[in-house]
Amino acid sequence: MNIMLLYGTETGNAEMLAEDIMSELEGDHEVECRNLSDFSPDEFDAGRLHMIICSSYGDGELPASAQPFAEALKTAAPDLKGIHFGIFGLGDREYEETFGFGSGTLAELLIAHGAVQVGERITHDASGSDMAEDVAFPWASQIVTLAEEKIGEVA
Ligand SMILES: Cc1cc2nc3c(=O)[nH]c(=O)nc-3n(C[C@H](O)[C@H](O)[C@H](O)COP(=O)(O)O)c2cc1C
Repeated sequence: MNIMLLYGTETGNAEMLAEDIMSELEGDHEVECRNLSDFSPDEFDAGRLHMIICSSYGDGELPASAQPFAEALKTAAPDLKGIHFGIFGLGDREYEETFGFGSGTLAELLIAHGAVQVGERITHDASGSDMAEDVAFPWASQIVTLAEEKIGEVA
């Protein structure tokens, strides 16, 4: 499968996790990893699975590197029909009112523009006992399996 792995980060955790996921997947798949700050909405590709890792910051806001992308989506309002994405959040339940809001906001925005979410959005809790990769690797593997059925292209 051809995978575009995108991350939105404030302090680098989502970037590190995205790189770990890329190492895990690239033996079997073609994977490109990019910061959302370097990705434009017109680069979405219907033949690819877009796998997004995004933290929450401030008061449940998008992290800094995802903000220009979100603004570009709102401004350009592209039609994302036929685009598939899976999304994984990084968060902390200490922020109980806004746990995982960053990835939730991004998912809603993509769906509002016509994109299809593959699988469930899971948010890792930094205050919990699990390591992020122990939650993210099984999630990534499940998303790829689901996407292979939906996109119907195993590269
Ligand atoms: C100042 C600050 C605000 C945060 N706000 C939230 C929040 O509102 N909701 C949440 O789930 N996590 C929140 N977090 C937790 C981060 O999402 C978590 O630490 C994540 O691993 C950061 O990833 P990043 O380095 O990729 O940005 C916050 C962390 C900090 C330091």
